[in-house]
Amino acid sequence: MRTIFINIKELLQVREPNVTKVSGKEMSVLPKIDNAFLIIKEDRIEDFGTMKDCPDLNDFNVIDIEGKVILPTWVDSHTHIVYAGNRIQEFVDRINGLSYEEIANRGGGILNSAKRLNETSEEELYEQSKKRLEEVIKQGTGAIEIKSGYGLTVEGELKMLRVIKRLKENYAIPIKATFLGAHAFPTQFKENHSAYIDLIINEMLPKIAEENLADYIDAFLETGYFSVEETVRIMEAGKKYGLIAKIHVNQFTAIEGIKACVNYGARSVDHLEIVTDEDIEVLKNSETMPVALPSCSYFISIPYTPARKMIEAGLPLALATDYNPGTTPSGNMNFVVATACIKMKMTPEEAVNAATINAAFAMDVSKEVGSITKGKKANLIITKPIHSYYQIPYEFGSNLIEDVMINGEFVK
Ligand SMILES: N=CN[C@@H](CCC(=O)O)C(=O)O
Ligand SMILES: [Zn+2]
Repeated sequence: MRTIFINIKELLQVREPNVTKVSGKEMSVLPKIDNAFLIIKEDRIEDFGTMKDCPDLNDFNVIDIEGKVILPTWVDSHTHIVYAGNRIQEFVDRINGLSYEEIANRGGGILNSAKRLNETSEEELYEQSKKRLEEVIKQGTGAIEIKSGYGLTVEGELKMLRVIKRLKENYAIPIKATFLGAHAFPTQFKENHSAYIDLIINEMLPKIAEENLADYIDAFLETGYFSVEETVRIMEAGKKYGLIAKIHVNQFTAIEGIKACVNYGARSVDHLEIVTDEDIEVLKNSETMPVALPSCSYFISIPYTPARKMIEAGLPLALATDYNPGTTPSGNMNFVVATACIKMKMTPEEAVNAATINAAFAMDVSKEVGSITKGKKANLIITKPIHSYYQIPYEFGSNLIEDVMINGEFVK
């Protein structure tokens, strides 16, 4: 039997199927229907409209949600939720004055997580990771990208990607896997970068391709991590296996990395805390989605992505969590949306567009999710009774979600 939601206070992000992203001024428009109905048939959105056009209710399982808002689930296009243990001590070290860079230089940071991961069994890693996935689904995430990058050995990277594969098989939301072998140089390759890149290209990539474990390829393009030239080698190698690039870039420094990513047809460039006018010009003429990660800026006290400047230049922008043990131990997209409004001065319309339709573009799931569109998956957030959706970023510390629906079924 079909389900119909009636008396929906606001039905948000109502789009035609041809809209796959919004840029510049378009981002300030969030199409919505007030006092709406929404029909779900099996796992899909069948129809919607205003209550005055509501069909006869006899044929439906009717859910009256007066006073509540429905929006598409969040799309989190950048996470590292498969990791082992935590980095709580580094959090305290930062409070006591050490910087992210100083901690990394002392063998902490990514290498610390890599050590833990390589000591952890695949089964245990799966158990830890699935808890995080279940938590973020309850917080309204209905599609997610997950990266490797805490293995940094052939076995460690494969272990992470196999865990992501199991998550894909066992959970109903769209999941994309990204191979991030180029996340940091292991200690033994510190003085011999090309040998580690050879390992990635000649050992890791062929095995990953053989088991079909990745959808994308990533690298941490940053001063002290992977140079532009090294990242180009990685992107080129990935391309041979059909892996499109999604690159960590401009987190701490701008070294013309964005230009290289755009030249290689990257699907997205992520972080962008430091952005130059030249970077904006390069992005303007591209199909590469810029992705901001405001929870990371919040947690490690670095600048926020200059969203206003980018949107006013006509660019699109997506938002994601960056959920990881070092810079962002949170996968809460509601907090990301609120922080984008509060700290990056994005309007609620822009922030919701960035966390749904544009985020879906950043991980190639626009056909399935990211808007309320006939034929798309019934992946929905149903709020508690609220004044308007503006309350979501306004009450940034409250949980305003009453229910999450994935493929037409309520998440328990
Ligand atoms: N910046 C690179 N990678 C992760 C953090 C890695 C870590 O510190 O574990 C990020 O996106 O913030
Ligand atoms: Zn990241």
